[in-house]
Amino acid sequence: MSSNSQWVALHCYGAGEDKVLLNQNALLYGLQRDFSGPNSIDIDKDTQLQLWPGALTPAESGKYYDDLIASTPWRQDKIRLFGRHVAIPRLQAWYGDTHCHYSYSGLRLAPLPWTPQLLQLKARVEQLCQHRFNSVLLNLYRNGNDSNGWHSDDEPELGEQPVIASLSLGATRRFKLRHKYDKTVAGITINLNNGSLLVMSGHSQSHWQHCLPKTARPIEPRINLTFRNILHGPN
Ligand SMILES: O=C(O)CCC(=O)C(=O)O
Ligand SMILES: [Fe+2]
Repeated sequence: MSSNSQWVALHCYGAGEDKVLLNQNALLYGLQRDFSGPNSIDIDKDTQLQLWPGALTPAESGKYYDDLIASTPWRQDKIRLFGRHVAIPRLQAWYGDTHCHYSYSGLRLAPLPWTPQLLQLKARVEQLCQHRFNSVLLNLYRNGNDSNGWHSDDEPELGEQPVIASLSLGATRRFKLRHKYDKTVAGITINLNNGSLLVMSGHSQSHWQHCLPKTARPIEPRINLTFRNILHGPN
């Protein structure tokens, strides 16, 4: 829908070189050169993004990446799209407390039991963003051809104004956001690097969509973990 020139980059370079460019609709506050703290932005009234570019150290990220690649029962599920069943362009796995069933696009995921590694990552994420989660969706993007199309995480079981914490391991990928209703609001692009944590809250799911586009660049795999809080299952 929008041309690339409409996208405004939110880049984080190495320590001391951080550069954040935002559209005129976004307010920037609390930008910190210390990458252990978050960069917080309001992308519209009552919608917040917080980004910790170094939530995990490179050594920690590498260890969790290797463990998760090898030990996760990755699956390529099929979803219903325009009346057809199509395989998702990535692999995924769903973990959580026993009652945490999650349904989207005609798919119903039963939770796998928490592993020690995932509980460690959950504790780290909860400590940083001061929010509790009971489930996590793991996505594995095997190469630049794997992607995640435009969507909002607005399923009823997540409740209104869910807080979603997205931890990235492996190759840097571009994450885009666009406003659902107001086409004059410029989109946002964030480079999600190894070990970064992005927290979306407020109206981020009710007023905005996000996606992870394909890239033609030859790139390594990336694992993304979105920690969520399921309020009630469908049954
Ligand atoms: O891979 C990402 O960064 C986004 C994942 C996502 O949006 C989702 O699983 O709902
Ligand atoms: Fe999402």
